[in-house]
Amino acid sequence: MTDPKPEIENVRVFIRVRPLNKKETSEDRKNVVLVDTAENLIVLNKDGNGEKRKPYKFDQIFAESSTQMDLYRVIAAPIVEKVLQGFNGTIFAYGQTGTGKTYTMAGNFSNSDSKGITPNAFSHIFTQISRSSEEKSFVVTVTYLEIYNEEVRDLLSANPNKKLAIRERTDVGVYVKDLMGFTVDSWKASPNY
Ligand SMILES: Nc1ncnc2c1ncn2[C@@H]1O[C@H](COP(=O)(O)OP(=O)(O)OP(=O)(O)O)[C@@H](O)[C@H]1O
Repeated sequence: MTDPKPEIENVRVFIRVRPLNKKETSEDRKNVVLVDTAENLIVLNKDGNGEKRKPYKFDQIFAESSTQMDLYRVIAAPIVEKVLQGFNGTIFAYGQTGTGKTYTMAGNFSNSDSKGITPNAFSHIFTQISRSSEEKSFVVTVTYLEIYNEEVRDLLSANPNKKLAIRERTDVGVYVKDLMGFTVDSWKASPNY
């Protein structure tokens, strides 16, 4: 007997194409990324040679017109729902400099249309906790670290310049020594999600 298909795959990979910025437009640069959102295919039209174009397929491609909330609903909301049920979840942004990782993950916290995955996840988590039955209890803890040039720093520490060590223990696995964790019980920004 085969296992039932999981509700969401364990690993999903998405592409977001960002619009050309003002500088790129003023330099008359052209978008070389062709997106087929129906088939979730992406093609780099670099050479302009149709025969050489190779399509790449992903779980979903977000075209440049997609909104922060379009991404949140598809990418993050199912993971946050699973986390609230007690599963682990990770959302990871990858791309070369200037491609929109910070915009997608953080965005602009003070503008509701530009809020990225992180502030929308905070709203989502605390909204769901406030609606849950009293028999359930939740503990929300936050840590915030930077890995840059293979050096780890704690961005919530009073001393964020201090380099931290990566350690491993059989009971907890890989961890960052002395990383600060704070328990939080609310999120003050207006909810978006
Ligand atoms: N989907 C988008 N819509 C509008 N503007 C965007 C979008 N994605 C990125 N931008 C803008 O493009 C610029 C570069 O984006 P961002 O800083 O998020 O890139 P990054 O991948 O985090 O770069 P780095 O690795 O250098 O930190 C920013 O000005 C950002 O506001």
